[in-house]
Amino acid sequence: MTAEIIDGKAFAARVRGQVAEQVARLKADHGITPGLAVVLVGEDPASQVYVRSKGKQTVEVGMNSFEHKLPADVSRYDLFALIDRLNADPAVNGILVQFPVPDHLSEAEIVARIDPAKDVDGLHIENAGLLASGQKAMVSCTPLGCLMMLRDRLGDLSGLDAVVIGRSNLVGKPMAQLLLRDSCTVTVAHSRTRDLPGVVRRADIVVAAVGRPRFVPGDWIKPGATVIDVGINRLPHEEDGGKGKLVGDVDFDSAVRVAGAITPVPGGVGPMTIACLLANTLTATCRVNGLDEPEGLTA
Ligand SMILES: NC(=O)C1=CN([C@@H]2O[C@H](COP(=O)(O)OP(=O)(O)OC[C@H]3O[C@@H](n4cnc5c(N)ncnc54)[C@H](OP(=O)(O)O)[C@@H]3O)[C@@H](O)[C@H]2O)C=CC1
Ligand SMILES: Nc1nc(=O)c2c([nH]1)NC[C@@H]1CN(c3ccc(C(=O)N[C@@H](CCC(=O)O)C(=O)O)cc3)C=[N+]21
Repeated sequence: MTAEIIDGKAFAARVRGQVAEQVARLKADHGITPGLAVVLVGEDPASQVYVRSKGKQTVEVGMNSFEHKLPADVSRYDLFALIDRLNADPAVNGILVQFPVPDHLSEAEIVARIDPAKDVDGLHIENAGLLASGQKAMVSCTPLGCLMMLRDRLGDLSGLDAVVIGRSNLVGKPMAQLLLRDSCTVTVAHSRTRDLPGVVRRADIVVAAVGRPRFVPGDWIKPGATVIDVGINRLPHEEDGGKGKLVGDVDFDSAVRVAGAITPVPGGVGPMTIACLLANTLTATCRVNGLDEPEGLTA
């Protein structure tokens, strides 16, 4: 058996199409253009690529994109002054500070400074708390994109065994919350989990967000399971003949032979993350203006 390969790129293009439609309607009916601000501290090349492609896609769906590049040694004071300005700016509906940030800055402090209504990463404790208590929140883009793909493939998720490998605030924890809300039986695994292979073998749904290249081999996967690979790992150049190939946290070649469906890397979760960032910016814009939320684009 060979798994269905879930085309995240095509799925993301459809989501962006829906966002673009609604943005056009907001403009025509209400004269509102959503705006997304992305803040990049330092010059990490991978982050620069990612921020550039976000900016481009933001403009393509008809939103305003505001990019702020700050030097790696920016003071906490100057970064907070920028966040305060973005919080107060009515043209800005979403704010994303790209992580990681240099060591002299605290991610927790940065997140706490962002207006929860503009927190399109869903990291603010207000949003994390709302999600955990089953209320309307801004939900982190990556888990939101994973949920959309899972619902699309499986329909009703209730009663399914789901394993999330990883417990970060950005991916693992909100993913587990969303799956729980959809009535999965959720296990959250991490670096101290005993018998990870045994835990993964029980799962109908596996979400891998570990940050280790090809960490999950095919023989951990239950036949027919749906595998969502969040990992974005760039292999060192010498391992792939010079290109610095991107691989996920799942060993795709062995897993594809066992799973029922699997997301590839690249072309899986990554494009959905950016599409959901745009969807979240639209949602934030509708909420702040007291308008109906876009259908099918929220959790
Ligand atoms: N496609 C996309 O859009 C996105 C992709 N990513 C990618 O997803 C991956 C995860 O990101 P993120 O959640 O931010 O990463 P973090 O480094 O914050 O979290 C990694 C998690 O994996 C767990 N882990 C590490 N080693 C093991 C192990 N040997 N066995 C079991 N669990 C382990 C850690 O456990 P512990 O808590 O015990 O240390 C931790 O909870 C990365 O590759 C990242 O690049 C991230 C965001 C978006
Ligand atoms: N505050 C914050 N929020 C984030 O959501 C966040 C972050 N910081 N820091 C970094 C990680 C990583 N991340 C990715 C998103 C899209 C792709 C993506 O589009 N990937 C393409 C390939 C890109 C390529 O070729 O390099 C793909 O998988 O097909 C990758 C990685 C969001 N993150």
